[in-house]
Amino acid sequence: MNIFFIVNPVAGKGKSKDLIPFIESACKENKVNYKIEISNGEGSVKHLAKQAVSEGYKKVIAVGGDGTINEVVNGIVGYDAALGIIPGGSGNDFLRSISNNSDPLNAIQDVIHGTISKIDLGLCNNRYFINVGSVGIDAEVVIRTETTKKIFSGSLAYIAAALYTIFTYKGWNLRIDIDNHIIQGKTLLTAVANGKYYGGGIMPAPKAKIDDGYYDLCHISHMSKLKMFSVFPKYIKGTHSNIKEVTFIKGKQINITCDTPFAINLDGEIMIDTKADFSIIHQGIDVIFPKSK
Ligand SMILES: Nc1ncnc2c1ncn2[C@@H]1O[C@H](COP(=O)(O)OP(=O)(O)OP(=O)(O)O)[C@@H](O)[C@H]1O
Repeated sequence: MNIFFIVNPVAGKGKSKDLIPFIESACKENKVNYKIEISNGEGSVKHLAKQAVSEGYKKVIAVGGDGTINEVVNGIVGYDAALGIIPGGSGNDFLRSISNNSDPLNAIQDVIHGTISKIDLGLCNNRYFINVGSVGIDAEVVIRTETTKKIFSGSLAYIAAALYTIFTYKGWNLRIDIDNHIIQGKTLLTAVANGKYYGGGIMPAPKAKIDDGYYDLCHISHMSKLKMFSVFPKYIKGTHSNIKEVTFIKGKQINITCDTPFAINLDGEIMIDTKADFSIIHQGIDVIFPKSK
């Protein structure tokens, strides 16, 4: 099998690049035909993924974090190619939904020897995503994380960004239509989850499954800043279900609107719009799982 690796040199503050010699030696040992390309800016990963499928590669590997994965997904969707993941990012959250092992050296073996299964694919407006979409305070945290990731690594970058955003967050008046069930009002956040984890291990929707054909939506209505501080640790651990402002609901078609443009987070990438129209494509993408799955 031919494998195309796309390395994001800025993911995880540069740690993806260090994996290249290990990828090369594993491919040589296993007699795999491979190509390694390094992305050179935003959008470059998607471009390289399109190049991979047009050259006939059936496995396209994101060597980076969730932003790198998102671009690979948007490059290979609709083609007969499977997504593989070698974690080299800061959070590497999507990988947590498909593997118990976050060691990149194990992941190299997994993308060579693993098994391919279909999982659900998210679509919001005109962008595909694979893990979690969200609006509200956490989309603003993602924007802030761009700065904190330069100072802290891993979960610390997200926690620092979250604490800062809690102090400054004003709330958005949203109308959320989940398969014709309407939620309306001032919103702290709404997470639309395919995968279970985001933001460096946070569990917005602990029951989310990547292959059940549904999104798990977690909506939290606005609350006092004091209460936000008490809810935040529960939200991280996924133990927020009995808080009165929290609603969980499963859905396939979710339309979120607001009078003013708001930030939409898709796998850690931000878009700004006055609407977020989510639909789910059941078994929409092939993913390489560790062989033990
Ligand atoms: N050469 C490059 N220079 C600058 N940005 C790049 C380059 N190649 C890719 N990118 C962008 O880097 C961004 C961050 O990548 P990614 O999310 O994979 O890393 P991370 O933020 O460290 O990890 P995580 O999302 O798991 O926390 C993506 O938005 C991608 O478009």
